[in-house]
Amino acid sequence: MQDKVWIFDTTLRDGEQALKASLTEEDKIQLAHTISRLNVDVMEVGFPVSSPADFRAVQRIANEVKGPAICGLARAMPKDIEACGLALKGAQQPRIHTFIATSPLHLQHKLRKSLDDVIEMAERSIKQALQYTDDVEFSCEDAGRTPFDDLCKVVDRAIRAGATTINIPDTVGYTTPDEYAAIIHHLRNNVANIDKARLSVHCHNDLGLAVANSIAAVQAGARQIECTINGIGERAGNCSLEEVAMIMKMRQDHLKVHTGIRSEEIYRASRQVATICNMPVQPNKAIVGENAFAHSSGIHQDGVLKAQNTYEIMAPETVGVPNNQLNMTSRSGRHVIEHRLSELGYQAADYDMDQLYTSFLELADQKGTVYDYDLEAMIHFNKLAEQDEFYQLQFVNASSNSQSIASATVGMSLGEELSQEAATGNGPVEAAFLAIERITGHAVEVIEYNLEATGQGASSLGQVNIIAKFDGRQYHGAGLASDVVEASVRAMIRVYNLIDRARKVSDLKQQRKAG
Ligand SMILES: CC(=O)SCCNC(=O)CCNC(=O)[C@H](O)C(C)(C)COP(=O)(O)OP(=O)(O)OC[C@H]1O[C@@H](n2cnc3c(N)ncnc32)[C@H](O)[C@@H]1OP(=O)(O)O
Ligand SMILES: CC(C)C(=O)C(=O)O
Ligand SMILES: [Mg+2]
Repeated sequence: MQDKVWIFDTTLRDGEQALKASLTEEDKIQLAHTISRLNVDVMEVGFPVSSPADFRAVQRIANEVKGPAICGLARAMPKDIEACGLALKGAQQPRIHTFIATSPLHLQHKLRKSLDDVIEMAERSIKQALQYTDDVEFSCEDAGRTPFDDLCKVVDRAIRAGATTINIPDTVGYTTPDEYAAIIHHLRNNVANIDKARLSVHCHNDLGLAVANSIAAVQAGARQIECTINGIGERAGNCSLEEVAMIMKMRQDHLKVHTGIRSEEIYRASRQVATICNMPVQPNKAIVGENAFAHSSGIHQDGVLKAQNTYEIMAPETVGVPNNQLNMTSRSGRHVIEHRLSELGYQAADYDMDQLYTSFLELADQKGTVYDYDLEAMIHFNKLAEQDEFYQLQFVNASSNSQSIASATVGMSLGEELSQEAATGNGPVEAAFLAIERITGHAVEVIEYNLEATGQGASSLGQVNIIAKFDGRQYHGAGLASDVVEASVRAMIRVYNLIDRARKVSDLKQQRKAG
């Protein structure tokens, strides 16, 4: 029977310490429900003494969220423990987590206390916490820089005082995996009562080693990992929950441990944390980044099409990502194009691959990603036709100020015909998009809107990139202008022109079928 490693999520406590604006009570409740769906064992949700709002948030989560143990953080101080105990009163399984630093640096400069003073404070706090719950965790802050002998002494006394979990934080992300594993080994071999408590680890990512250190500690016998979704947390962040959970799932053969995490809930949780915390995930982030299951180069795409596990060690659905992505770029090869076209209903006889691939590379070099509608246009117009665009911008006139509703008037030609419409909106861009919608007679769903300044200083141009969805398909439009509303309108008109072209392509397809 393999050992279970407990997952202690601290997104709502250590994770929150990294945010520019603290989470509201409602944000915390929403995230707490999401985190509990991951089936974590413990959820640290705040620091009740720190503010009345955090006290209320911890209290509400303790009352409302069932499943994991609900934990609050407290310094080794009576008022902190009391606030924590009161806030957690409604929890089915309350855990009080109390901590104090043990490294010489923190003792001398921050706490200005001796090791013995700190041990006494820890003992008093653990005993006080036990009046509220029998589940008490104690952390030796900055354990990573604490001498072994001191650490053993503190841990021994904390367990004797009644702590049921002992946490060994690498608070400043200083240790390397072998050093960190050695600390865990040393404690297991030199603290007589160590088996009376669960040994936990809490790693920070200052040198990018939080995940590696946590796994090394598990290999050395630790049985709880403290971590956060997307790895958010103080400074460079904490150990990332999704990474350690998936390492232990995918490499159970090697590590011989398991967790209770429901991995299919990971992606949803990651997206929600990124949105609510306003901390976007980097595209190349393991497990949850936009590119984690995307393949862009021809050799990889060919491999994945032949056998998915050639370049994917786990299926995207395992972590709740709906599907992998095969991006068509100038690094793509013929196999992926053929595959995509067959998904779109084309057979090899419908096109000349050599000719198509030449046009494809030309276009991909120009614009980066080639979309379905580009591929179809290349087939039907042989090469991407620089045909006259049906919709042309004549003018855009927008106004907005802090006191009134934004409005815009847009004038466009539709072939020979001229048309203009006005609309109001939350901002001038939205108003202009609504005016375009009225002119064209159909609405698109904007999935991504990206505005960047191109150039330097005040003479920069605004470049707008839009990804919009119409009739189940995505279209990409780009617009460049000194005025950001005009750049947005140009990008949107490009989208409408691509939709128009896709429609013409579809008519041609129908005619070919009929003929
Ligand atoms: C490694 C970590 O992540 S620890 C958790 C960090 N999280 C936070 O700090 C977020 C919440 N913090 C807060 O809201 C505030 O800092 C509070 C309410 C806790 C304290 O606020 P203040 O009383 O104004 O103190 P301040 O934060 O300026 O200084 C911290 C004090 O706590 C002491 N202290 C620090 N850690 C501990 C501890 N574990 N046990 C006891 N005392 C401690 C410091 O020595 C300092 O004491 P001093 O005033 O005697 O010098
Ligand atoms: C409070 C403790 C566990 C902490 O966050 C740290 O040491 O990093
Ligand atoms: Mg921390």
